[in-house]
Amino acid sequence: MINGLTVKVCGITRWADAELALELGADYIGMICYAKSPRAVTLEQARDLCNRIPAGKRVFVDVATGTDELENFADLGFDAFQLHFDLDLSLATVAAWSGIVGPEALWLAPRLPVEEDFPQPILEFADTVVLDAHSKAVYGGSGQTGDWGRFADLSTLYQHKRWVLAGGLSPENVAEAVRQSGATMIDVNSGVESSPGVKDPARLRALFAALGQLAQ
Ligand SMILES: O=C(O)c1ccccc1NCC(=O)[C@H](O)[C@H](O)COP(=O)(O)O
Repeated sequence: MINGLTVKVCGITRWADAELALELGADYIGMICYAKSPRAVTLEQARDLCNRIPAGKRVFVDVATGTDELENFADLGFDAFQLHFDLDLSLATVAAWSGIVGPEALWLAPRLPVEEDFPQPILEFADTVVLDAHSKAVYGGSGQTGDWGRFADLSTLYQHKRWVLAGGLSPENVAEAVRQSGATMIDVNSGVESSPGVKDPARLRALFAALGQLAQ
C-alpha cells in the first residue's frame, strides 16, 4: 500500500516484471489466463509465477470462466479471482463462482457500457468490484480511461464493497484519476508496458514515483 492506495499491476507474464512491481510496492500481481488476450499466460507460466509470487498477492484474471475450469485454476494457488463478464451472464453463474472461490476472493469485473445501470444484484456474491473502462473490442487492457465520476458515485453508494479503479491508468494520469475518483485501490496494465505482456521498468518506476507523491 502506498499513501493509502492499494495497487494491482496486471498483465504480468514474466517473473522479472513481477519482481520489480513487488519491489516497488505492488500489493497484487494479475496474471491473465484468457487465451484471447495478448497478455495471456499459459497454465505452466501461471503455475511458475504462482510459485514465485508471495501468497496473498496472486490474482487470476479471466473472462466468463467455466465453473469446472475455475475449480482447476483455484488449485493452482491463486489468492483472488478477477472475472470479467458481459451483463447478460446469468446471476446463477456469478453465484457459482462465489461458491467455488468464496466472496472474499471473488473480484467481479462486469463489462459495463456507459448507458447501462450497474448490475447491483451481483454485489451479493463478491466483496470486490473492478470498474474498468468499457470497450466493445476487448474485456480489459484497452488503455482507455473510464468514467472517474461514475466510479466515485458507485463506490460511495455501495461503500460496503471494495472498489478497484481500472482502465488506462498511467504515470501521467494516475494522480488525477485518484483525485477525481476517490479510489483507494487501482489496477494498472498497459500504461506501464513496452508491449503487450511486457512491462517497461522505467514506466513502472514512474508509476510508483507518482503514487509516492500523492497527498495522503
Ligand atoms: O489486459 C487484458 O488483455 C485483459 C483481457 C481480458 C480480460 C482482462 C484483461 N485485463 C484486465 C486488467 O486487469 C487490466 O489491468 C484492466 O483491464 C486495465 O487495463 P489497462 O486499460 O490496460 O490499464
